[in-house]
Amino acid sequence: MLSIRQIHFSYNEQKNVLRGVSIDLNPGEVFGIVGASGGGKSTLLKIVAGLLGPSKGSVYWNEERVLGPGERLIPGHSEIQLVNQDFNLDLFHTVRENIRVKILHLHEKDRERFCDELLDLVELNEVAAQQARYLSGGEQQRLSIARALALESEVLLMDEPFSHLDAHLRMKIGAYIKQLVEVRNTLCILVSHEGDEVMQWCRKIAFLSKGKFSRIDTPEAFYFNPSNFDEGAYFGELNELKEGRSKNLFRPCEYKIVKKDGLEVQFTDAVFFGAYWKSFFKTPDKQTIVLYSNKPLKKVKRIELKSKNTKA
Ligand SMILES: Nc1ncnc2c1ncn2[C@@H]1O[C@H](COP(=O)(O)OP(=O)(O)OP(=O)(O)O)[C@@H](O)[C@H]1O
Repeated sequence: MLSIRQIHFSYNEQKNVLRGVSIDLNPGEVFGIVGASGGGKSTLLKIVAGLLGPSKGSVYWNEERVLGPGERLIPGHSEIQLVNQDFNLDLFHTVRENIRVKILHLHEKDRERFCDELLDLVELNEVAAQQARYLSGGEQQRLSIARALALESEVLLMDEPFSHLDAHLRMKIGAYIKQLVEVRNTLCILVSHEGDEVMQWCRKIAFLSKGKFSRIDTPEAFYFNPSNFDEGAYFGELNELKEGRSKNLFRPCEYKIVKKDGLEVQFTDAVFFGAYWKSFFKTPDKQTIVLYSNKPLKKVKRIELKSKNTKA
């Protein structure tokens, strides 16, 4: 179990970045962490990896404390690996050597086989003999993911691991990691700005706000029952309809077209997004709402909201 206990941290005296972050995570899943930019997500992963020492609190992997930079020559825990934007590649070594050096725990024959599997996964076979310094940004990111996977550590911390990758590679590598974590019963923590990416791969997600986890919940609960607009908007488009002193939060799919009663709406525009259309409407008091459908909703005059997510 990964046990993060009451972590406090500040880079300087003006601001406490983390103010008591705690959670226990069991292996066998990909766990997501989301939250506002600058909220401390990367800082927390660096503390879990041992690259930063917390001002208060501790991190344990299977009851063994993770040692920080002031406590150990090579800080961290041998079973915890971090993939972040500092790709940490051996720039003057080839792509294949960069991966192979991380698979020293396997026999020679298995080493080459595993190296080929990872090159296939991140689609770097064609540049395997090239020095890492000549790779593009996206290729370097793929190589850093392959290196982290090569180590076969029990805990994989991934900070925006797919930021430079196209949709096909995000899907392929994400699916590989999810399966790996389940089959090997390891743990992956995924930090991402992309709410849909986190929902896709994680069974549980924590929302980091004001230096603490304000909510730990399932993707479905975050999506359909957000605590507030900011939290909900993180996971996808969200309508906020003000009615008197309360606000109704509903997703663009949470509606029914009706002939009478319901909410009066006036169609203003529609935009094609491939799998669906977005139709824009104004309410009588000039609030804008957006609805998704498989064709433009030009003739719609009234809708009934299916969401009951009203906030005071
Ligand atoms: N080395 C540093 N020295 C001083 N302040 C820092 C340092 N690194 C980060 N910070 C500050 O700490 C806060 C948290 O940064 P962090 O990178 O952990 O946030 P984040 O949630 O990962 O943000 P983002 O989602 O934008 O990547 C920010 O206000 C940032 O400016």
